[in-house]
Amino acid sequence: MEKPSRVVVKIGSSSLTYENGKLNLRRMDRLVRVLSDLQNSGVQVVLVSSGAISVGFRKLGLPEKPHDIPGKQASAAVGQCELMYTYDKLFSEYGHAVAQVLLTRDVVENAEMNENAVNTFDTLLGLGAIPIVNENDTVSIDEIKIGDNDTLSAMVATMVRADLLVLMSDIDGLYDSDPHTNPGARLIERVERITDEIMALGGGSASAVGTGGMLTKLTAAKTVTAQGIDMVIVSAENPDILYDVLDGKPAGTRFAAQ
Ligand SMILES: Nc1ncnc2c1ncn2[C@@H]1O[C@H](COP(=O)(O)OP(=O)(O)O)[C@@H](O)[C@H]1O
Ligand SMILES: N[C@@H](CCC(=O)OP(=O)(O)O)C(=O)O
Repeated sequence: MEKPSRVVVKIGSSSLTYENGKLNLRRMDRLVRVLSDLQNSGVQVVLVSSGAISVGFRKLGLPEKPHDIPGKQASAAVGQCELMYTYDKLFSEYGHAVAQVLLTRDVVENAEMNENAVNTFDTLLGLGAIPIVNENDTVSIDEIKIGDNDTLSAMVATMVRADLLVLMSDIDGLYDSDPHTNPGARLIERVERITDEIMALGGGSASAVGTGGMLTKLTAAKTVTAQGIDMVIVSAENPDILYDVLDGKPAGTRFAAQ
């Protein structure tokens, strides 16, 4: 297997923050160090980062993640600042420039906006910057809402013509049933084709801060593998696992490009 040269890495809210919504700085620092190192080795990296709502509701002093859309949007607007501030600080320590890219569904659906976004990504990557992507939650109402960052990362991987999409989660891959409800569940290491049986394994999220659960990850896998892009789900617990993923070594669940 050839080493991927352009990679999209997505990290979920539950992996970036503690249950109380505050940032897991040790995790973030390790992730940033590995991504910086991969970039140094010549791999172009795009990071799709969730966490804005979780960080924001906490900072606003709300007791829990809001359930209403305006509450989520306000939390995201506050949290996105802290997220980017922290990423900028950490990536700067390793000598890398980061760029904030906020997208909505209509960007992919509108040819002109899509081309503008693709050109921006290509230019940033060509200049050695690391684009950090999230949904533009302030303007994301139902019709233009992507809703979860698994779907957003599949969109981004397609836009930047990535070789590989890596979803880093609170779970180390796809199991034959949800391990949080079935302790006997077994890890599936490789999926050659995303059949209806595979799709049926996708349950919801068990965490207080995650959205989408496994189903949105499987839908993302369906989208990108159809575009010839491999996808891997791994645990975010130890970001060093990204080295194995890029070397094509067994790690988490790999969905083979079609
Ligand atoms: N078949 C399955 N295999 C693994 N995890 C599953 C499965 N079905 C449902 N899940 C749930 O999906 C969760 C991961 O999704 P989510 O909480 O949205 O994480 P993230 O914030 O990383 O996107 C797991 O923790 C697990 O509870
Ligand atoms: N735009 C939202 C993304 C929410 C989301 O998809 O979260 P997750 O399921 O943890 O990847 C945020 O930053 O909070």
